[in-house]
Amino acid sequence: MTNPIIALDNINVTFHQKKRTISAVKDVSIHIERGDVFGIVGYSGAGKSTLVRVINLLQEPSSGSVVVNNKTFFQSDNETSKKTRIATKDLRNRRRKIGMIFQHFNLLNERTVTENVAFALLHSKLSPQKRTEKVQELLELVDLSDRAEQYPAQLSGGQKQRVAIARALANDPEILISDEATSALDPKTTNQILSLLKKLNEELGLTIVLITHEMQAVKEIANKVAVMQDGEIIESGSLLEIFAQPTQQLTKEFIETATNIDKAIATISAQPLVKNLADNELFVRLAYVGATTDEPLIAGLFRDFQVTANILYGNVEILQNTPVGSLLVILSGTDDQIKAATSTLADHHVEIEILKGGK
Ligand SMILES: Nc1ncnc2c1ncn2[C@@H]1O[C@H](COP(=O)(O)OP(=O)(O)OP(=O)(O)O)[C@@H](O)[C@H]1O
Repeated sequence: MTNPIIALDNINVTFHQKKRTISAVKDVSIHIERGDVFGIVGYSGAGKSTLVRVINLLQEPSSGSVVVNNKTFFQSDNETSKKTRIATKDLRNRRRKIGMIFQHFNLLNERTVTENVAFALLHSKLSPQKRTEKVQELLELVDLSDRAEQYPAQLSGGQKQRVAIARALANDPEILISDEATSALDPKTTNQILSLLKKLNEELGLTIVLITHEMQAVKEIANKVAVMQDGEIIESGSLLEIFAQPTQQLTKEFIETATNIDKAIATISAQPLVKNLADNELFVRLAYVGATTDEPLIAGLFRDFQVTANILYGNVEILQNTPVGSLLVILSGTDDQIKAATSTLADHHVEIEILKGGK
């Protein structure tokens, strides 16, 4: 039996405006295990922020159940039925164990880095001396000790986000919610912040909920992924499952932007070899995960079936210590030979997508 640290079940969030009803979140259930880095991916307006704000009841759902760390924060069967809510004081204390970071950092501009982090300890029971030590420790953790007395305006975007992370960690949270925290940063700084989040996940056992519209960010650090569209989770699973076998068109789009395979297909399709594909040739994409890559499958195509494989492009990434590859290949041979070869590839869990050729 698993015991999720965050269990959202059948969550609905409906906003009633004058003449309009907006269903921002529709019957969403997600269970996040302790120590997960759980990526929630979707375009703007999909409902990601609304959904994660439900975790600490910054947004109360219209119905559903919210359980965090085995404590029921909210429960209601439907919009009109009785609502059970956690007591306000209890919620206030428990919210301190759920840190949040945002795209625009939300720092206090008139306060120094130290003061910004200390601000989160306003309600803490620590002595002044311990507070000072705690802030120093946090700044060390995010590698900003040398900036302690500077003001936000003197910092780069990445440094500002580090201050925000230190502040979010001030009350030793078990959960960190990152709402588009890297969206305003350049790719290099994004990677540095993602590495820091991964380190916090590994070293402190911090559970991270990572909301983003960039699959690249999810790919770097998440172990689980949910894809959100129009208020619904349309697909979810482990990072590997989602990357290896996406079933939804939107998921495929997100993955393609993260692997650049769409650009490679476009470039290579324009090359004479593919443009002038012979009758006995097929232009295919082979996709595989894990162990398959250790086997000389491509070499075996000629040895066993006399099918030649001309590899035009290859991309192999290591996701969660497992190779995940995509090859763009021209296969040449008779219909029967190619059929036998592709059926063997499929037996070895290589996914084959015909991009051009064949009947
Ligand atoms: N307080 C509110 N009142 C009315 N509508 C709202 C409110 N908050 C969000 N919405 C609507 O709910 C939908 C989901 O918004 P949400 O901000 O959760 O999406 P998102 O996926 O996080 O996108 P973004 O990254 O742009 O914030 C949108 O249509 C939005 O306009």
